[in-house]
Amino acid sequence: MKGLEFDFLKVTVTDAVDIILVALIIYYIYNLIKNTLAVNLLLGMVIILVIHWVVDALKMNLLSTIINQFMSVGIIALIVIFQPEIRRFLLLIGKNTFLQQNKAWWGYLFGSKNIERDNLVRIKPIIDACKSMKKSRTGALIVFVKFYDDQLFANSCELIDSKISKRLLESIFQKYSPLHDGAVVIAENKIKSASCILPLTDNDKLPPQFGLRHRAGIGVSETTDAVAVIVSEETGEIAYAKQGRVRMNVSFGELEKLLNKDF
Ligand SMILES: Nc1ncnc2c1ncn2[C@@H]1O[C@H](COP(=O)(O)OP(=O)(O)OP(=O)(O)O)[C@@H](O)[C@H]1O
Repeated sequence: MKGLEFDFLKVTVTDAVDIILVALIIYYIYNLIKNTLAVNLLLGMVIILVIHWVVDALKMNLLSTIINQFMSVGIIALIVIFQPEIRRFLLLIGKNTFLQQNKAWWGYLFGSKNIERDNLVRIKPIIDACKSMKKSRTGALIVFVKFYDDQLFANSCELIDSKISKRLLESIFQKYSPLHDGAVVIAENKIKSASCILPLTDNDKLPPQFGLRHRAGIGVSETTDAVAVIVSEETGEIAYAKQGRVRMNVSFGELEKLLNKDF
């Protein structure tokens, strides 16, 4: 095929299509892993790759050999490290034989309008439930994950798979509800499960008033890409955990912004 021809470079139409496809793949991968721990891992890999090129160009043989050895097992390491993302990606493809079945695809393909509208619909009932639980001093732990991993939550959770609703959240966390102990997991626009037992953080620098609910919220955000909203039964204060760090006394305005960004 004919294309552009410069003195030093010849770009065919196939090359242009090739570049556009690669750009699209990079964009979708970025969308899939943004706001997850995988971004940091990917950055680490890119840095090693750049160092490898520099070391090679400078002919630093010893360092180059070491990095080469490291990179020869790189593909296996990549599969191991990104196993959850690869799994989710394949699950996502498998679940959506027809594109219409999952509107998230349209969001990925045609921008964020649908996503923004969905965000309003799903965030408002959560904020309203938190307001009411803060008022009534009802303890709550709500975990948000991008993709629901059956394996991770299989052991302890009670499957719910329901539309997100304020009254449902309030009922779950109400003191006498059989499901009030543990966390609610929200994913893919639904309340997926309740009464989930999460991994506890062993961070010893947390404020002394943080008990098991807070530790579970922080714990799950350390080991997965989940974020957690914690309503304290004692004080009614709202805390927000992400990547192992916790923000205390979060206002409802802040909460809305944080959830809009992360969820
Ligand atoms: N591993 C866990 N995973 C999920 N939830 C848990 C876990 N362990 C405890 N919880 C929840 O935390 C509740 C106990 O909270 P605890 O009083 O220790 O928390 P806290 O962080 O001090 O918060 P609060 O301010 O609400 O008292 C339990 O009733 C249970 O619902």
